[in-house]
Amino acid sequence: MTHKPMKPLALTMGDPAGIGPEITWKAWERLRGEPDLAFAVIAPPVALTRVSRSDHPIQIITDLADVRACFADALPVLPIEGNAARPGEPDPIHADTITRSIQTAVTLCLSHDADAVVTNPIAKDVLYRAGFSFPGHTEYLGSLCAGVDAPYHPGPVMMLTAQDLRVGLATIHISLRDVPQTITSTVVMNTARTLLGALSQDFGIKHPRLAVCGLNPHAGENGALGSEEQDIINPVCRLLRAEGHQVTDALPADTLFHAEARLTYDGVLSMYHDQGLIPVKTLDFHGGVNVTLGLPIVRTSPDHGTAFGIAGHGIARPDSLIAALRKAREIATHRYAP
Ligand SMILES: NC(=O)C1=CN([C@@H]2O[C@H](COP(=O)(O)OP(=O)(O)OC[C@H]3O[C@@H](n4cnc5c(N)ncnc54)[C@H](O)[C@@H]3O)[C@@H](O)[C@H]2O)C=CC1
Ligand SMILES: NCC(=O)COP(=O)(O)O
Repeated sequence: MTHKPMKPLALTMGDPAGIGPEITWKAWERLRGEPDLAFAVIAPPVALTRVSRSDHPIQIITDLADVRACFADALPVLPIEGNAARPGEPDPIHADTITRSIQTAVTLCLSHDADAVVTNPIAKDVLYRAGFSFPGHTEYLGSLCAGVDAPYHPGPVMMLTAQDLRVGLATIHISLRDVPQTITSTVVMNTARTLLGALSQDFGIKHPRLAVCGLNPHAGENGALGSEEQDIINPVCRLLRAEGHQVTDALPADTLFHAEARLTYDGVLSMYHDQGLIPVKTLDFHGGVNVTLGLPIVRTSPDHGTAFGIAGHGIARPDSLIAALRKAREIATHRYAP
């Protein structure tokens, strides 16, 4: 392992018309006394100064090696070209700056100048209108890392985590009507393997216990309410158990997330976006973190979106971004510890 931990975290700008700039400042104010969480924002300085206060300066840096030294006194900004945005007024004109911020953060991680990418929220539809062809960060990061020669690189899997709950998704940003045909043995197997590997490598759980959600109500009720459990999911679970993994068969998702149930596993494999995200965001919306598993870089994000409705009002909470920064450091420490 050539990479040593305790490089700064690379924070992307997100949509500048959303709450990203505001929660970035608030997170910096709360974390400036914690050098291990030192981060630099990759953004046009004007996107930050618009929401800054006079007693809180930014520090323009050109090298991430300078971040730790200034982090206690100023918000470090790695500048890129771009304009300020009006809070609450998203505009596809910012798409190029938004994606360049993400690309730069990934490059810095791949070159080991940063320990992790932490992303501020983007609004997918605003980027789509500018021609962005990826459903979200997760798929875009997968593409930016494609072809990278790394020992750990099974591909992007979305995980949402809050408190003791960690949920990985077999399908992500697709229409609900497309979910059943996308749930193939290969998809379930690959996602389960990535999730088991990440629970062990990135979360420090040596022998993780994985609970698997069914797709249908009551996990199909023995085939009466759908056959995906019997035909696709359970055979994969049996194969994984035969390899020595602790994996359940498909279980009814509606009874899998209450407090007692959560004591019985370390992670959940969920079949589709809302099945997995609703429990996490209900349990702890402001403490939830989105983690991309299976990449050669560490990436986390707040669980929430751009919240255009409250951008510029001064009321956005930085808690989930702070949790994402902490989780990024935690994962990087697990992954890169000698
Ligand atoms: N990681 C990412 O980039 C994510 C991006 N999104 C994008 O965000 C956009 C808006 O999505 P929504 O479904 O409206 O979800 P949202 O999370 O932006 O907002 C949902 C509700 O929570 C509130 N809220 C969100 N974050 C908050 C915070 N930090 N403090 C206080 N209140 C907060 C909002 O005001 C709103 O009432 C969409 O275009 C979506 O694509 C959504 C989730 C994650
Ligand atoms: N609902 C989670 C979400 O949309 C975040 O997606 P991504 O941009 O992290 O891929």
